[in-house]
Amino acid sequence: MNKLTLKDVNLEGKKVFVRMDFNVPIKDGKITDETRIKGALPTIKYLLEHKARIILASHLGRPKGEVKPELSLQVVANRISELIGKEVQMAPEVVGDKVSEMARSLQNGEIMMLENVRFLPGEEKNDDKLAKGFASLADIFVNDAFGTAHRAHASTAGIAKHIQAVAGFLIEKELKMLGEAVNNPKRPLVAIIGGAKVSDKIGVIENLIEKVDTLIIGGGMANTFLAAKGFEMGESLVEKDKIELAKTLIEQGINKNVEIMLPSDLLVAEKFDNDSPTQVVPSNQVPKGWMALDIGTKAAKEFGEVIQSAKTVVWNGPMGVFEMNNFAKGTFGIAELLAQSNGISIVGGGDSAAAVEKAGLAEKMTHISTGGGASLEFLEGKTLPGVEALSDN
Ligand SMILES: Nc1ncnc2c1ncn2[C@@H]1O[C@H](COP(=O)(O)OP(=O)(O)O)[C@@H](O)[C@H]1O
Ligand SMILES: O=C(OP(=O)(O)O)[C@H](O)COP(=O)(O)O
Repeated sequence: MNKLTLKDVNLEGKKVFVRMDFNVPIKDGKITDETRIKGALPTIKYLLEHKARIILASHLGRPKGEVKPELSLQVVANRISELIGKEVQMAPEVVGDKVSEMARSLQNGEIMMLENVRFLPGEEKNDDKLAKGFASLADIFVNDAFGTAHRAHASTAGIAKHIQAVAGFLIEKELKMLGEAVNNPKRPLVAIIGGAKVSDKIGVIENLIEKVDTLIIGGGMANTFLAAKGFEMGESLVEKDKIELAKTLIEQGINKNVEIMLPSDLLVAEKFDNDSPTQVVPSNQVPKGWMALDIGTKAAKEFGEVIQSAKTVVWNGPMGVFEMNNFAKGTFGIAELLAQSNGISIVGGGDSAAAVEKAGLAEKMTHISTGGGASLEFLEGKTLPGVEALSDN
């Protein structure tokens, strides 16, 4: 990485503003997925060991510039406190006299947490006054919020204009794992792209076609590609206005000698319902009025053979409506294959990461990204503003 990291700066006695992505799911006051918190711990522990004075900052949800008590970071501060065995002092607000005083009073190895930075409208507007306010609290800025690195906000990008800005260990790891997988991969490199819509992933497909040996397309978006081949897709989710684009992408694959694999059979249902009657049919024989909600058994086997012979697999997006048990087989099957494989397995954030967690296979993957939108933008080949803003090495 061509950016400075934590290891390049002297931290002892320094006040360090650390932007994390603590945007975690919370139900009935309890954090239901701690992946992002666990991902932030190496940086926090390193800062503690090096006697820094730590100011943690994050957003939670989308309060749209207003104070929403249910989106307070207090619950996250409590959990971090438990995990590191040390008090995390909760600030009463994002910036202001009280917060400045708390920051000034921090001793070496002490930690405080600002309130949800999105309680202020200036955060998402990347307001320079707010960015300066954040910078005035500290000597050094550490960005470790990979999940928010695709946002140019006051606490992710703006602040970096005013104080020395370095990457934390999570951002460093994410960029290394995702970057090597697509730019310097052990081949064959296979990308599996699924999820609901082609329109969300056009950029990813266009970028990955340049890099992969095989591109597997499954999930709802495969329907549009199958429609582009002239198949009748019944009531399946098809983006009619993207059929021409799907044709072009298939052409691009042929021209670049990249194999684009589509499901040869599908699990179809009469209704969008877990208890609906189902059947497995060849992809060109979806019955009138039925809808494809998962890949079929033959497709799973064909995809599996390619995955097993790959040295690197990058996966983004489920193969079916995995939230319903009866349409989750294709997605969990991919997770199982990746868990068994000796190759490198990189899972983009979002639903594929959730599926791997649900299957209890997270430990078996080489890397699961903590960013959904951020990993997608990275896979599209875009520059992430939260990384771009950091000091060059
Ligand atoms: N065949 C399908 N028909 C309708 N929806 C589907 C189908 N396959 C997958 N999906 C849905 O796609 C959604 C995930 O899509 P997306 O947000 O693009 O993925 P990700 O979050 O991994 O990027 C899931 O909610 C899933 O139910
Ligand atoms: O959870 C996040 O995005 P993700 O669901 O795409 O991984 C990040 O915290 C960014 O949040 P945002 O999409 O409200 O800017």
